[in-house]
Amino acid sequence: MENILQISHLNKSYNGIPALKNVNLSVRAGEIHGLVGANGSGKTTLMNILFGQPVIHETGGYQGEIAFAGRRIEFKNCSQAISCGIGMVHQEFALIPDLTVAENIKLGREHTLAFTDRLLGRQFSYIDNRHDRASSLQALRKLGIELDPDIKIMDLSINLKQFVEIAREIDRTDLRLLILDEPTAVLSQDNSWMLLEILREMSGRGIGILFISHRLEEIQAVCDRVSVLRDGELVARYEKNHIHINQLARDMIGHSVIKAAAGKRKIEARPLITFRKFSVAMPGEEIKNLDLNVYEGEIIGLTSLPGHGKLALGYGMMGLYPVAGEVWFNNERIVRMDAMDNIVKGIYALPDDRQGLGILADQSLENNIVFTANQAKNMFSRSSLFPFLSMLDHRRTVPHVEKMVQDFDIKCASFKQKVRELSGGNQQKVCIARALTAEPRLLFVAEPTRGVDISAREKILSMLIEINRTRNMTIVFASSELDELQRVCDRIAVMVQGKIFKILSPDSPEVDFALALSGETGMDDDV
Ligand SMILES: Nc1ncnc2c1ncn2[C@@H]1O[C@H](COP(=O)(O)OP(=O)(O)OP(=O)(O)O)[C@@H](O)[C@H]1O
Repeated sequence: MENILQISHLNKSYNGIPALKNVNLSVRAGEIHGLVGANGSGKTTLMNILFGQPVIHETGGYQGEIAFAGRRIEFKNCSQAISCGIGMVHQEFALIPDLTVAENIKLGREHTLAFTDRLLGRQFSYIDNRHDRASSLQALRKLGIELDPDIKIMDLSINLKQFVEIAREIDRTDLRLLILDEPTAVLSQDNSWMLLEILREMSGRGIGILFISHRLEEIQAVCDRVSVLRDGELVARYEKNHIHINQLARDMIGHSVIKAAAGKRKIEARPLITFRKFSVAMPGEEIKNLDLNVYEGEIIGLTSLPGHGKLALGYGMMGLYPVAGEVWFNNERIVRMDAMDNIVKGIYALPDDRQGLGILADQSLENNIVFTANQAKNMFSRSSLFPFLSMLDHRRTVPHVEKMVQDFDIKCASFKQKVRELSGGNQQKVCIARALTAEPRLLFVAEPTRGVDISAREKILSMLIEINRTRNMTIVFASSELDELQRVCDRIAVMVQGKIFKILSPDSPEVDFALALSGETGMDDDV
């Protein structure tokens, strides 16, 4: 097979700090080439260079040579890459919030009416909305998704946005190279496998695919070759039959990973928070009349198929969508849902959309970690006669931030570095560090390991278990990763159509979870 992409001696630095060091990599036409590496190892930087993302030139460009279909290229913007037949599914979505699903999928490739084409010319012609809606629906259905093409992107949950981003690329007919930066991080297992099937089918048509994922089992299942990046250097490459997950993990991290697991225990049924007929009007992820008791000191898992409500509980507690019904916390009714009021009460909700809601992108790492704890509880301020003049006490923030950076292995140039400049996985870790810093009594956390590497994933899970055990922090852990919930939780609530369908013990057989997720009653007894 000929090489569609050839990268030679690629180097890239940000403010003098190397992110890619002498990288040589090729992708053949019709090949699925995996790219793996720990958080901050340079994967997104490489993709951004290939796709002509402006951030690369804004930060001083790169050195080295890239050839695409035999021609040397140096894209200054994404349109140049697109017009050559390169597509990209971004880790941080590149969708226009104000436009609809169909408008985003067809953007720049709208079908126009033949009649007005002839009359006005293609440039001024009318868009054939019926055609565009139908072909958008078709692309989404390939992914197993039924979604109203007229919904605006801003009203979609993060996993539905991911579907739209992928559908936009698979709808293209001129693709020669498709780059996917962690496309499955927000998808359910079923949807991920569906996507992998589509990638196989696309590669069968001669399209080269460069596929980044932290889910090594996907890499093993679908890739013809895989390259491993470590600290910006390509340290290993394997052919299909020689791809082994443990070896990849060792190449990425430099050591083996120990899986986190909490021991089984009996939790007293003393409710800390009670939901009665609780509803959250979050589009695409609605909760309807949910009844649930969360017991003091437990870790309770929430899982569901996409769109069945597991993510909405945290958003509801932040007051981000209209809620109805009753919530009782510590025997007191919460009358008004407000994120800051709740944090002061001891309830912290960490949503899955951390890009949109979790980080203060232009603030330093230090400010991000201590901000909420300080706002709500004044935990890091210097004492002052005039509270409005009080400033951060760096003698207290620095050791705390140091510990968090160490505990979560956050890769950063300094504590003053803007969070925007951290890699996606490291931004995730900052959000979790911020939540833990506020020392809530009750933590709602959604998809905490999304986008983090295998080593960080285990660190985050261990950290949740540790704070639960040592500080008696009650945790509501919403996730699509059943394996993680089973290792960490005391009980796992399965939601179907916005309600609790069944509460299972973590060691219930897989089949009971599968049945419950699809709304079928199995033989297993509830917890
Ligand atoms: N705009 C930027 N300014 C400064 N440094 C940056 C910028 N973008 C990335 N970096 C740094 O470059 C390094 C590589 O980051 P990159 O996002 O490419 O990693 P990654 O392998 O994609 O990580 P992840 O798996 O977490 O997404 C990191 O140390 C990151 O902090």
